[in-house]
Amino acid sequence: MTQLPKSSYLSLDLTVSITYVFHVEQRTDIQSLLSSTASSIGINMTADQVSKFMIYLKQLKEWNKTTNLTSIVKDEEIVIKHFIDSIAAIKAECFIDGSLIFDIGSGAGFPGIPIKILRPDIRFVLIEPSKKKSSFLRYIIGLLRLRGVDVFEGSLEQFVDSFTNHEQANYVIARGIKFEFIIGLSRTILTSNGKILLFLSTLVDRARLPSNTIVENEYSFDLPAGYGPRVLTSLSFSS
Ligand SMILES: C[S@@+](CC[C@H](N)C(=O)[O-])C[C@H]1O[C@@H](n2cnc3c(N)ncnc32)[C@H](O)[C@@H]1O
Repeated sequence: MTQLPKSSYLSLDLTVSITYVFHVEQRTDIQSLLSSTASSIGINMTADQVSKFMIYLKQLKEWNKTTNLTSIVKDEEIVIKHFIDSIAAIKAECFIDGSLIFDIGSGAGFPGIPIKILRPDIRFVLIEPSKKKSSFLRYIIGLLRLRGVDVFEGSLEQFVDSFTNHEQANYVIARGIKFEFIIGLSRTILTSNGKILLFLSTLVDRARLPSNTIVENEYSFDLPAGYGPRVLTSLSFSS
């Protein structure tokens, strides 16, 4: 075997060290963006939770190369627009321990999976008609070892039609889907005091709400780094 001169060993060592340091610093940057932004809205994450979010981010980007899961692909945007936006629900709503939540049109798992990472006691059904997105949801649930999360591969209409004998939910949550559609179909799948939590960018137009709905709470905040205003609106039914 050809012996490298001593100076080459040194430069190889340096290259390896620089690559290693760069890699570690990159990971640390995005991890600290997540944990510091979460703590700025009053949510403190454990190291295990941060590491689950990092696995989720990596898989989201990996699957997105071949499957159209999300148009948001940059690390910072995934952290702020998907993760932080989703977990803000924990500040907006005091979810009852052991609640059952239906996440309608969950897509790549938002907001259901980030909430589940922080609140393992909450049970979820993620409702998603796209076969590819549902496959991703099942994969990531398995990889993160999340217990008590089911995927319903179908539309909300199909879920409502097949609802007999299913436990009613304490909450229906939805982001990125027309709220009139969600409200119209949610009554029968919610408990009598169940709530709908909507992720909106403006205050809800009350004129567009059915007369049997009550606005329980509106939690307004600005996503960090200029990513825009959010209003988490919870509704209940009066009858
Ligand atoms: C704009 S995406 C939002 C995805 C995710 N909630 C988010 O915030 O990133 C809307 C999602 O709703 C799903 N969807 C469309 N029609 C639906 C229906 N009738 N019932 C349930 N989900 C539906 C789509 O497949 C898509 O994944």
